[in-house]
Amino acid sequence: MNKIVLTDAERAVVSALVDEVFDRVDVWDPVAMVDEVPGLAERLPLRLREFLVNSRMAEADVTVVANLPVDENLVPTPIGWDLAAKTGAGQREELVLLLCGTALADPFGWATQQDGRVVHDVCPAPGMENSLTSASSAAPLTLHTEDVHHPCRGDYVSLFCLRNPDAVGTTFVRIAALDLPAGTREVLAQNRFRFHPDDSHIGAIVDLVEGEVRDRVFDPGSVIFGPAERPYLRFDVDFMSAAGGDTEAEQAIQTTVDCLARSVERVILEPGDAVFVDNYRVVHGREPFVPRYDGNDRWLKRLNLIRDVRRLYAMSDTRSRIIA
Ligand SMILES: O=C(O)CCC(=O)C(=O)O
Ligand SMILES: [Fe+2]
Repeated sequence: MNKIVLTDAERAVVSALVDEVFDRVDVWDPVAMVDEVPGLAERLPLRLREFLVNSRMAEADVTVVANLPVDENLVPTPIGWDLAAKTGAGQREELVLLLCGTALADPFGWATQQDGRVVHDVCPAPGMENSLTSASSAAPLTLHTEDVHHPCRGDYVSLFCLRNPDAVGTTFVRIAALDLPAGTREVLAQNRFRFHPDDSHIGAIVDLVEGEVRDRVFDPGSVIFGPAERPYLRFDVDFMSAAGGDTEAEQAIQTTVDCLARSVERVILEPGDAVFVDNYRVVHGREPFVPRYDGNDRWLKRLNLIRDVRRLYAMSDTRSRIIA
């Protein structure tokens, strides 16, 4: 894990930059701000910018920036992302994440997720406790590639922690740590898999049977791809399937699940910590926890980042950062 801890003086520089923006912006709209943010990010502390750029060039698996500013008067944790959106909760923190994120890659969002917002809220929501979405709590969030179904999925998923009172761990497995049998690796590198949209894109909530996921649209591909000496990974057992009747591919999925379970690492995000997970090199998830719904729940801001936003423009023939 590649980690930097900002000094208090460095944190104050970030905080002053955020104050300056909020002093002049009437209505906070991250999508409207996104083109301006990289220019502003040039004014982040040099040590932080160097750290993030070096992390990008090294394709670091997991990058953590600690001691970022979180508002002393932070509002209570909203009960679900839709309330956060409606009330504008945690806007300063959205800018903090955008500033750091743009030093690594380009922000984008999904029309199908959280109303097309570019910065998401990750907090538990009533009725979603056992769902396969980030609003879950009682059920663990299975290790996954973010938005596994899509060819333009993020190069990074980033999470900025505002609250985590029960020290709930974000789990991850680095492909470099995965000890896969050679035969399995060979199957995983072949185009024998189907990747389906997850429930956050579909609007489904709980208890999907496997057959239903299989019936969804899919993007075909391999699990392992890219440079043999430094491969990439695409995996989410809940939202992938083997092509019909391909029992060898099905077995490879199961073997991978078993291997993943043996290689899990975790990071406990504290308020002020932002983590940037390389979505090509690492799968991530979350440990279960008991939700409180009293304003003190765990609360993260989430931002998807792609290394070149023109990939989206070229795919959609639209100059939009929000994938329809
Ligand atoms: O809550 C976490 O730590 C991770 C959640 C997650 O996987 C996500 O929001 O994409
Ligand atoms: Fe995720």
